[in-house]
Amino acid sequence: MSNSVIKADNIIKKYGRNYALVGVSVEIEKGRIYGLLGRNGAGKSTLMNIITNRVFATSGRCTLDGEDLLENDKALNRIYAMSESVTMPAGLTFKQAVNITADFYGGFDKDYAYSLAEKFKLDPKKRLSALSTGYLTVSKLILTLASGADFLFFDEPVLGLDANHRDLFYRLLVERFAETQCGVVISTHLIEECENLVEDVIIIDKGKVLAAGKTEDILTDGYSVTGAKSLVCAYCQNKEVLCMKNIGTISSAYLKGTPENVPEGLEISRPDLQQVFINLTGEEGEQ
Ligand SMILES: Nc1ncnc2c1ncn2[C@@H]1O[C@H](COP(=O)(O)OP(=O)(O)OP(=O)(O)O)[C@@H](O)[C@H]1O
Repeated sequence: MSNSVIKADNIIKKYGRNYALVGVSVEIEKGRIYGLLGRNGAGKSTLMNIITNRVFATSGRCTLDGEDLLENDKALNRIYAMSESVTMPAGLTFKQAVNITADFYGGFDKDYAYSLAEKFKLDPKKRLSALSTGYLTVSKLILTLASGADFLFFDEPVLGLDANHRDLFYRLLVERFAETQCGVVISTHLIEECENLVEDVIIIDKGKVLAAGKTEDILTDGYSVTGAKSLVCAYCQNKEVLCMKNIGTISSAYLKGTPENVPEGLEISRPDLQQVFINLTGEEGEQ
């Protein structure tokens, strides 16, 4: 039997005259970890919010296993989205937040949630309003990991977390993924941190999908060539150049495909995910 899949088909979202998404189509399969990468304002949150019905698309359709997700509580219950913005009333304690989430998500694992709270040293009796930014994020991460949903969406999951907690989160996520084979989407700017984690990448920019596919395919589908400007320009003739940068007399071009007949004097390198992102979007992801 094939894995469950969320499909977003030709999603357009307009705010007034501005387009937040311009015909976005993506597939998210259960049992895979996706990195949703894009610069500020690229449309990442809008896409996740449309899939989960927090925002409605201007046009286009989202489905889960072929069923329309629009106002479909049963299907939506199979997705848990941790959002950057606070979604629980701040007056609640973490314990109350656990109980409320468990009421909505039948597969919620309270024991697991409390075991995670212990690992992060989060006191379940504390009110959410009394938590630091980092611990508020921790509380949301725990609710997401313990939700038991088939698909877990994380929007900037490590916001405000210190290095130890970030590391702990990534380890717990991998463990949970291995146990449950859920589908995971991580929307983040911290590309280097999640590079080894994400099997699939969706890069969006200005509301459009620039690249989507297996991380290794995306990494091997392009290369950088660096050297004297005249040599680089000559080499790039009749090739698909995705990005070109000049520093004085030296040029660096990012090309699609694999290198061939490279003349002497040019250096070839394979960019990592962060560099691919920069090359495609023309901007450095935040560190
Ligand atoms: N409620 C809204 N009203 C008007 N414009 C909006 C609204 N929400 C989002 N936008 C616009 O839609 C575009 C996409 O925003 P979105 O929040 O999806 O980007 P993002 O990739 O998640 O960005 P970030 O990484 O900064 O959170 C941006 O231009 C944003 O200003």
